[in-house]
Amino acid sequence: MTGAASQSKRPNPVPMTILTGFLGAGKTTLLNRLLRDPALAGAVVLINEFGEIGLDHLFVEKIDGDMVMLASGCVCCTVRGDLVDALEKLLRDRDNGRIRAFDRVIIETTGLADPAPVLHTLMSHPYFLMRFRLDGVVTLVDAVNGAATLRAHPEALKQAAIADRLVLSKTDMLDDDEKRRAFAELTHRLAEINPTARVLDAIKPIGAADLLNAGLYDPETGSLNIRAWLNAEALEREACGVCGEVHDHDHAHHDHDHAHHHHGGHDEAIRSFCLTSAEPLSLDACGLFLEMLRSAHGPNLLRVKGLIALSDDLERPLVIHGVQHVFHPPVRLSAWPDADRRTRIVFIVKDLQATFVNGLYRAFAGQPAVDTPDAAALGANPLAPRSGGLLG
Ligand SMILES: Nc1nc2c(ncn2[C@@H]2O[C@H](COP(=O)(O)OP(=O)(O)OP(=O)(O)O)[C@@H](O)[C@H]2O)c(=O)[nH]1
Repeated sequence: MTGAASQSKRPNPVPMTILTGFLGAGKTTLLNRLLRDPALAGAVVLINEFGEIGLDHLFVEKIDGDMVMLASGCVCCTVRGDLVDALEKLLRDRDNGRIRAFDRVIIETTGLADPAPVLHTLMSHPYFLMRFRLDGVVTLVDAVNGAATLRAHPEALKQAAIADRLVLSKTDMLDDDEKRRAFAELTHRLAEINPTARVLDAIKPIGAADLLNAGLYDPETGSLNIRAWLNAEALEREACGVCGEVHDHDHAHHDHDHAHHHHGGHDEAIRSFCLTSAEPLSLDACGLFLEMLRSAHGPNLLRVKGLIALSDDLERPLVIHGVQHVFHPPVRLSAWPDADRRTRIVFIVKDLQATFVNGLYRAFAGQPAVDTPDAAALGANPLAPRSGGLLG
């Protein structure tokens, strides 16, 4: 068979949703609700334990020890050990006809897990990149305990920071002033950490359609849904005119030393901002910019999503998507998604200043700010990463 013929037989990448949230946040409760939704009849759900999710009333058929078919048609599968092994087995079973073709995968992570390694697996595994496409991250947050959990547990902060959808559970339990205060603190904090995520209330009717298709690809139109995916507008509305950093209204009076002191003893280090620039980058400069960010500040880049204008062909921007040091292979678009031709990159970061990232971009765009190195100086640094990295 020729390469082209074998390529044409390759199934379309299957969308994949990550369902995360801290211990007891309500992941299983939400999943149990979703599994009845006919929109998920063709889905496979990867969970930790069958017992946890109380499948008895939905169960119809055991496929093998780790896999059951539910009344809705959805397949439920427990992950023992390694996620990579479980996904490889899933693809083998599908390709060999042991299970029917599925049109979506949902992975429920354990409550204590940092979800970033799951995303890394999907973004960097060469075979999974062909067979799956990351649709989105849905994070459950407990309305009553969420504020305290975010304060005490860095994993919970990360789960909220990388979400495309934030689902607030237990909003029916806000029955006294103390709980309502905690909830107000939580919603304020979530808006600081991740203003681009869509926030939903779990006690309202939530269906698969509200949570799925949060990614780049729009299955309705078959096109890339960049604006909704990026949701840069949520940040641009709030961006500070002086430093480009995002502040909520309480902090509009900040000084410009970028020491943003929040009240209430929060972990202030997580913040989000949108880098916006009318200046394109050359391919080399773009490779260096991303590689420098990734290699020097990878652990601090909780999530980076963006569209970069490239000077070699101004009509064809580059889509980037990274979680910490791992970036999905960048995708060159055939055209801009709208009339806005500016580079727009949404950053959710820990301990990293917007001024630093903006300055780095300006240096590579040939517009170094006063007292900052230009691209030649940055590139001449023998410790700097070589160009080409992320862009091959
Ligand atoms: N009142 C109320 N209770 C809820 C809601 N969502 C979940 N719960 C309850 O909270 C508890 C924990 O919910 P789970 O769905 O098991 O949470 P989980 O995130 O899967 O928990 P782990 O698997 O332990 O991490 C259960 O007793 C649920 O019934 C909600 O919206 N309102």
